[in-house]
Amino acid sequence: MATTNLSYYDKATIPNAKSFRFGIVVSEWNPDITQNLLKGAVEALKDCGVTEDNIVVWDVPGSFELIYGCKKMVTSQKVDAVIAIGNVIQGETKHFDFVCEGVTQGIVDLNIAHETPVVFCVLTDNTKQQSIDRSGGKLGNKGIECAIAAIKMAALRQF
Ligand SMILES: Nc1c(NC[C@H](O)[C@H](O)[C@H](O)CO)[nH]c(=O)[nH]c1=O
Ligand SMILES: CC(=O)[C@@H](O)COP(=O)(O)O
Repeated sequence: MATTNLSYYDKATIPNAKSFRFGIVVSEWNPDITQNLLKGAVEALKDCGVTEDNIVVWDVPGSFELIYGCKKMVTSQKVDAVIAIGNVIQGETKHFDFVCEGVTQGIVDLNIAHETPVVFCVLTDNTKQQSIDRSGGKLGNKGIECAIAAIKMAALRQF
């Protein structure tokens, strides 16, 4: 079943985020997509009370480099959660599979190894249109969904 709208959230169900600090690591591959995901994430964080100076944004070359970029964000910045933003689109070869598997497992490993949650905001799509639909198109913006997830995980981290 196709993704339902990724952008809806009920602020009444979201923890107060004004004291939280967030890191966002963004892949430069498919920048039209990843910049829309970033825009959605930042706008949602601010809508939930996060101040601009509490949002740290770093760029990395591709989704595979999100692993190292998020590790450095977690270990060198005082953040309550990290959002990893990328967009991998199937090409002619199996490279898509290895990039997707690599970044997925890498972010799993970071969540196990460290005390700062890393939220998986990586679109892994068969076509460009699928990516467009999920980064501010007809299915919403996964950046919004992941910003809300990051706030909830930052709150959970306090226990
Ligand atoms: N094809 C895509 C890539 N490929 C590049 C890798 O992520 C990585 O930067 C390279 O293998 C060097 O380590 N990356 C994406 O984010 N999206 C793609 O569609
Ligand atoms: C996911 C990728 O790295 C992919 O876009 C590269 O394209 P190709 O598989 O045609 O080399």
